[in-house]
Amino acid sequence: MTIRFQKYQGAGNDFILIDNREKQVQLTTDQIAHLCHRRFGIGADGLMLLERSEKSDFHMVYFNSDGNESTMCGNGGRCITAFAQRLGLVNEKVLFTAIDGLHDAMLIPGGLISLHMQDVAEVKHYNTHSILNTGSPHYVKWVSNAQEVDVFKEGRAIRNEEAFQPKGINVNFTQLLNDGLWVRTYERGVEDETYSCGTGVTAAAIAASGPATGSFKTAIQTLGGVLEVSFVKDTPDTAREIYLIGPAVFVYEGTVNL
Ligand SMILES: N[C@@H](CCC[C@H](N)C(=O)O)C(=O)O
Repeated sequence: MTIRFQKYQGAGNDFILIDNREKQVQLTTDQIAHLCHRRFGIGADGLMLLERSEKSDFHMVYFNSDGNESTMCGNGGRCITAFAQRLGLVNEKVLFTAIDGLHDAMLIPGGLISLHMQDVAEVKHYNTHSILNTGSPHYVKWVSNAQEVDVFKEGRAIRNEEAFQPKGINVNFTQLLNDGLWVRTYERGVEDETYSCGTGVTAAAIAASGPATGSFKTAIQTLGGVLEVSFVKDTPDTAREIYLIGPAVFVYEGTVNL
């Protein structure tokens, strides 16, 4: 089977994109893991299928690089928006469905894409960390120097803690800066540090606002570049009007044989 794909990256979080509107591509877990493998395949943190939707412009199906379908991917949501625009399916304003519901996205000046995320219903705060779901589950661990953390070792240990099984959790090592945050993420399903995680930086920004209410806009430094998250809090532990803003860059296109 020959598959046409395009490769995108959003702040260094990279994805294989496949147009599956005709439902001609049916991939097994092993095949997806193979395509995402950085030595034997194309190489990516995840793979997305763009499928038809009755309610919106398209439906996003997201798989982690281990080949398993997973929950929402924020950087992926921006990249599939750019993919749909490049395919000529949509203009600047886009409406799509994903596993967590409806999302609208927009191309904004400077070539960035703004993605509307689902509301956050609850933030749990602990002494050393916070836990919340921004479409995917996130553990936000407060650190004094993000650049010194052994993200693979410490992230993997938290991700595998008994309390988070069987689904696991993504772990964001978050340093408060004077003008924003530094975040490094260990992603479940990739089972490694990625260059950035959209739902992860969203979780970090909301958790970092603490008990304050009001409107917030946070710049987040990651290994793959800068992302911005804006949101509104009516109560200390909920958030709405959440937007993830950042790049979604076409890398190359090609075909691969399976
Ligand atoms: N990189 C993504 C998150 C992808 C999903 C995550 N690995 C999970 O399984 O929860 C993002 O940008 O949000």
